[in-house]
Amino acid sequence: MNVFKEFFELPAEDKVSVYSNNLKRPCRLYTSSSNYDHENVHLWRDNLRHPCHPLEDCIKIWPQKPTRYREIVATYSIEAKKLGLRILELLSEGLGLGSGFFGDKLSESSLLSVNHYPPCPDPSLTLGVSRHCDPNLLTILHQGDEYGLQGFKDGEWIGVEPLHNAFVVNIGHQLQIISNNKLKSAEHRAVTNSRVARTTAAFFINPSDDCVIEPDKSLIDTNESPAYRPFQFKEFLLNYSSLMGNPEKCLEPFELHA
Ligand SMILES: O=C(O)CCC(=O)C(=O)O
Ligand SMILES: [Fe+2]
Repeated sequence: MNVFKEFFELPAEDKVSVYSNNLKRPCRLYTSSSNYDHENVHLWRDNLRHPCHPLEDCIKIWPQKPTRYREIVATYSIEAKKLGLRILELLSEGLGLGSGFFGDKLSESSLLSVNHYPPCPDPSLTLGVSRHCDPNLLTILHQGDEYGLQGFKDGEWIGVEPLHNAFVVNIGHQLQIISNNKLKSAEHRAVTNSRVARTTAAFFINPSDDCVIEPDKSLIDTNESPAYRPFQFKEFLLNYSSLMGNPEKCLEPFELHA
């Protein structure tokens, strides 16, 4: 995590080359959300994000400072991907799907999203990240040593205790869809605090843009019908960003009602 903290501590002139509000720039640093003009609550955070696959191509667009950034983050992204694939393999075994089910296109792409929440003078007026479920297949989140992540359960926001060197694993919307709602993606958000800066790193395992997502036939019980229509992952992402991840609405266009 240190290299991420070091990145955000760099003077502005060292970060300006990656700063951009252009959503099409694959590697970018920005403040608040991608939707600053339309968001209801401005977010108290900076976010650095970039793709990690294929590594040889992506690494060339990653930040060049701190000087160790590329080397450390390359190793981190390889290990996070390995861990994610191992968890997906166990989930596929648990669901009764064949070995390698989540390999290839379903988990081809990956994105690293690093959040930096500076101390906030009045945390009651803002959020770190608004309520959402992750749009991807699986997230490997390192939340550092500070509280801030909350999950929504039984009508309440519950703090997720930061455990030193532990990851939080989030089921994304795509895993919920493929499993025909057998696995549920967890709604979460991040709050800020007035004491210390908090830096977190979310490694998103994503399907490739053109990958077709649909409930797997073997997971639709005989008394059930598919809960979602087939779609390409890029269609989901477009809709997700236009709805700013609203967890009530972002599945709607893909739902089938029996
Ligand atoms: O910073 C956190 O604890 C959560 C971040 C998050 O949910 C995300 O980046 O999707
Ligand atoms: Fe998230």
